[in-house]
Amino acid sequence: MIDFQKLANDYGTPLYVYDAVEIRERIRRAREVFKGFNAGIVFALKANGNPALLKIMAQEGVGADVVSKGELLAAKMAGMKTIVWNGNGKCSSEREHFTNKGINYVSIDSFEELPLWDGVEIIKLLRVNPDVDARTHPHISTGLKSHKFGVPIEKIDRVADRIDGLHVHIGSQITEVAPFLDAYSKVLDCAKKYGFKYINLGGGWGIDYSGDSLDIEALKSGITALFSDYDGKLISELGRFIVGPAGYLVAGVVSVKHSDKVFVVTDAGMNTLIRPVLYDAHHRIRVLNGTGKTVTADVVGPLCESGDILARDRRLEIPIPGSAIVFENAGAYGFSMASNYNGMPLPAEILVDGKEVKLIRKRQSIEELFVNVKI
Ligand SMILES: Cc1ncc(COP(=O)(O)O)c(C=O)c1O
Ligand SMILES: N[C@@H](CCCC[NH3+])C(=O)O
Repeated sequence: MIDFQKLANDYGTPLYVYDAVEIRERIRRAREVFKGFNAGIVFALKANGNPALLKIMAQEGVGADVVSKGELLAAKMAGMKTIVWNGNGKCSSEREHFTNKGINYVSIDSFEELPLWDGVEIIKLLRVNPDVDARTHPHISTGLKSHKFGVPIEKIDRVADRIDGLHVHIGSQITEVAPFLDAYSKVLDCAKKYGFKYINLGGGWGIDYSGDSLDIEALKSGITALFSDYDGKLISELGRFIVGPAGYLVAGVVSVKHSDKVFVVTDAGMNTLIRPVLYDAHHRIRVLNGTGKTVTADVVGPLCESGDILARDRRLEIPIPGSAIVFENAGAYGFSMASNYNGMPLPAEILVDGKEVKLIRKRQSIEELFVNVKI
């Protein structure tokens, strides 16, 4: 059991805390899904790019899905071997940088991008859009024709001889198996038709934020049946599934305000965890030190925005100011989407590995907010 209050006392709040044991366990569970296949896992760094966490993954043989030079540097710092370069806006000035760093795969997002890779020694995957509804939040759904990603799967005929394989990613936090299998079967049919030896299945496995989560066993059965006679290589590109439940946000309670509603004000806000305001996301919370009295309250941040709400209308024990509240499932798209809004420094990050506790990112200082400024 992680002693969050002690960590809050020792390192201050807001604080992100990660559990190394849980990360390893989740990698093991992901591998289990592809047992018997020629398959590899790459981690989508957009979910969390702290090199200390990536190092754990590298030690487990996990590669990287990167979309920027920054993510590539983090992956290299961590010793990640297999690298996939993704993105719909790769700049031509970046291409040399990436290829010189020895990346293995590129996911090509458009017919316009394809010729830029002619003659380059790299495994070329074409991202296809299967027009499948992932039935997730519209902001994180990517597999419909109206979305900006990939090329229509039915139109690849004219370029099939210039690529090595296909990439599909229909969205994130998907909790039903059917959309995955629908998309995978379209891609598999296409791969068989043209004899492609590589299929990147993307990520998107949904975790349990508030009751619903992807049935991993059912996904495994579906994949096993679908790909039983495919002899190429499968790549799985997971983010949230690996780090989401392994991370926590620890927020300090600043005050409890009794107004028309009860507001629990914390030192973490939408600058620290933007998911609740951006996607109406639900993160379960734990009050570590309460008064014994239960109320319905909004847990809010300190920013000058009415939308700065981390948890809405929750039944909770009124916390004691100065104690801490823990937000669960904060390991993915938590720190990586944090900002300096309202002049707030980025939080510190801690890694707990059994009995070992390590500071893996110092809290940003207010002076560091201005290092690039000239007046
Ligand atoms: C191309 C691509 N691959 C993989 C991922 C990882 O997704 P997730 O964190 O849902 O597993 C994303 C983000 O949704 C993505 O855009
Ligand atoms: N940022 C989103 C996920 C986006 C995935 C990007 N492809 C979230 O927090 O849920």
